[in-house]
Amino acid sequence: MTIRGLTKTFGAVDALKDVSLEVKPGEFLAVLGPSGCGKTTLLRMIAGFETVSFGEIEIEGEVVSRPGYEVPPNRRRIGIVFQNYALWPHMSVAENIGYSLKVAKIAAGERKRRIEEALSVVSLSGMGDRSPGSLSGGQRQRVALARCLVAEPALVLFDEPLANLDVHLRASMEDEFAAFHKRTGTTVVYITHDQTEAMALADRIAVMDHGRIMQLAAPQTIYHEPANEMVARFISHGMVIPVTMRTSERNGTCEADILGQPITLRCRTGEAPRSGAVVCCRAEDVRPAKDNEPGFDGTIKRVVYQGGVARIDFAPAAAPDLNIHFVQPDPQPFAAGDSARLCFTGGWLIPENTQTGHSA
Ligand SMILES: Nc1ncnc2c1ncn2[C@@H]1O[C@H](COP(=O)(O)OP(=O)(O)OP(=O)(O)O)[C@@H](O)[C@H]1O
Repeated sequence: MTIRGLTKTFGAVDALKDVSLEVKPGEFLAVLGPSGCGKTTLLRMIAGFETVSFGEIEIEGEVVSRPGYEVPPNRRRIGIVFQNYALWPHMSVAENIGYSLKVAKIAAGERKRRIEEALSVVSLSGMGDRSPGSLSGGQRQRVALARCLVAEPALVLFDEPLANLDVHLRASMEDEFAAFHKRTGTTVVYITHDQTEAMALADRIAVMDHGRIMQLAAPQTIYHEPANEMVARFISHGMVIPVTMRTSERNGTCEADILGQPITLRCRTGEAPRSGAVVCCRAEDVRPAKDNEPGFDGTIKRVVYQGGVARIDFAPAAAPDLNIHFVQPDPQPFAAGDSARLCFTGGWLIPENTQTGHSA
């Protein structure tokens, strides 16, 4: 699927602004972003429930949406898996799965064959005669996947399918979805506001904010090399800290000062000293400084025990408004109010003025 320059305007609101992306055949793409960023609008436009204001959507080489031209949803070869699976309780599992084929007037023999095949793909062979009510939550989700697969979609859209599930069922369904994707090789666009889900499942993640794609890259790249401050902060509560750059980039790193501490930072090719530079540091880039090691002083603000480790919030003396956080394994040496000396061990220099950061 290819999306080019997609914009959606509702009155004065631009729900989507100039969104372009390509999903490769068989790829699992997660679209991740905070509430109101435009995820649902994007999904509804791909599915054909919403007209486009500008731009176009192409599925398997065919333009399905452009201003003034919309292929109807039922002719887009798209399967959608919602949060609420909405299986029909009065129909058997097989009837639920085969419903769309019946509507499409596919002959009974062919229908049966495709239902069997779909049941087998989701590991429910032999359960076609059961009623949905007799299945576990996980099995019902698999029926919903089979129902979507049986129509042989070019693309499956997942719309926050795990929202509101408890943490254990969520983890097991993540495994189900990963296995489903591996077995079928289906192209997937998975909408979520949950970054752990996106990280666990996706080949690539599109991070959205205010209707735009902020970064489209592999989960590791999104985490280690955020394209801008929004992605840095949104993913795993990255710390964004001002730095003074001392050297230009060489072999992917540059020298800088952070809170008075000299440090080697990872950075993009061609970076040169500039004013207003900021770095993204992760909790694992911070630790207590050893004696005589360069670092910075400050005060422990909070110790939140998490079982085996604690998350520690720290205010540097030189910049008390900056919240530095790190993780300390047991036994806990710190309590709120203690003075401490910390150091950074690394970080990623956030590229200058990058609105978006597309990479393969
Ligand atoms: N039918 C509509 N009419 C007017 N504004 C809309 C309409 N649909 C969406 N919007 C606006 O477009 C923006 C994007 O909404 P959208 O529902 O796509 O966000 P989202 O990322 O899916 O949010 P959430 O995670 O909360 O569902 C929001 O500002 C929303 O208020």
